[in-house]
Amino acid sequence: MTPLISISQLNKSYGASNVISDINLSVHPGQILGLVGPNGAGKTTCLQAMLGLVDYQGDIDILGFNPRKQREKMLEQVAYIADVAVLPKWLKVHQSLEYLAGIHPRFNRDKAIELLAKTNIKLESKVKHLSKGMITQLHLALILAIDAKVLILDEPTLGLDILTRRQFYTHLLEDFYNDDKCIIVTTHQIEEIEHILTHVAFIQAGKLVLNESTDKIKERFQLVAVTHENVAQASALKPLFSNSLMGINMMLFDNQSGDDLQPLGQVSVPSLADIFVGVLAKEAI
Ligand SMILES: Nc1ncnc2c1ncn2[C@@H]1O[C@H](COP(=O)(O)OP(=O)(O)OP(=O)(O)O)[C@@H](O)[C@H]1O
Repeated sequence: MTPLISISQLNKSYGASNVISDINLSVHPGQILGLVGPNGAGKTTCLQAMLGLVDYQGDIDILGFNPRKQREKMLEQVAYIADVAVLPKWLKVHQSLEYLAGIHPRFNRDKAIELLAKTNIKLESKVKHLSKGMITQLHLALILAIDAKVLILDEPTLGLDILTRRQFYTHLLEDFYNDDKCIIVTTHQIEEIEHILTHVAFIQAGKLVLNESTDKIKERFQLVAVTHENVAQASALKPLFSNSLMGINMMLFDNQSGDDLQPLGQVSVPSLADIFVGVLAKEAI
């Protein structure tokens, strides 16, 4: 299957500092990829390079387009939500729909109205009278109403309350996603999106330190509540991290056989947040 996004040997520096180093990444139709990393890891820079907003070294191919050289054509099929929503304050909501309908060939005005009907936003309201969260919701409705093959979301739910954040991801699956499309999403609230991700890429200091399907990740990593008498034996198996809480030692293992782990304590599937902490701690050594 041809990937929708293909990135090879991506490098980006600002002055003397290299903020992206040798990133290789492919995203296929049907994939929802979470790009996860600590502050300053290079997530936004990576997305900006993919959108042709900054120059870079290496190759990026999105739907057969070069983001720097064919940006306009590419953006007909790529929708993007930046972490800062910028809509003019004087604009009325219905005017924003008309504006987008005028400039974007794949914008579906009826779909945007349908999405807005699920919020408290009135078509007659001015942007300056909407709350911060409502502005973000409006922005999301506009973007989700674009029939794009590739959707790039940079911290899309920043500033939204927990209910609205959950609604957003539900709408994303119900109203946007299908097997022909792909989504890349960055967020710090990994626990809120892990159930929708098909793939995860961890980025640290500009490098990809893990790039796997969520199915593989669940096979690969195991969390063990190690009983007191087995701590020394478990530590010898070199866990990615070990955390002692109320007398229970939680240890995270990568690629360790179940036969070795079962006798040490109760084995469970770790959350992506646990794996993130473990992988980053290992890389930092
Ligand atoms: N225009 C710029 N000029 C110089 N350095 C920059 C510029 N933009 C980003 N950087 C640097 O590049 C690095 C990566 O920044 P980036 O915004 O991509 O990180 P991020 O992973 O998105 O972080 P966060 O989660 O905090 O949003 C940081 O060290 C940042 O200071």
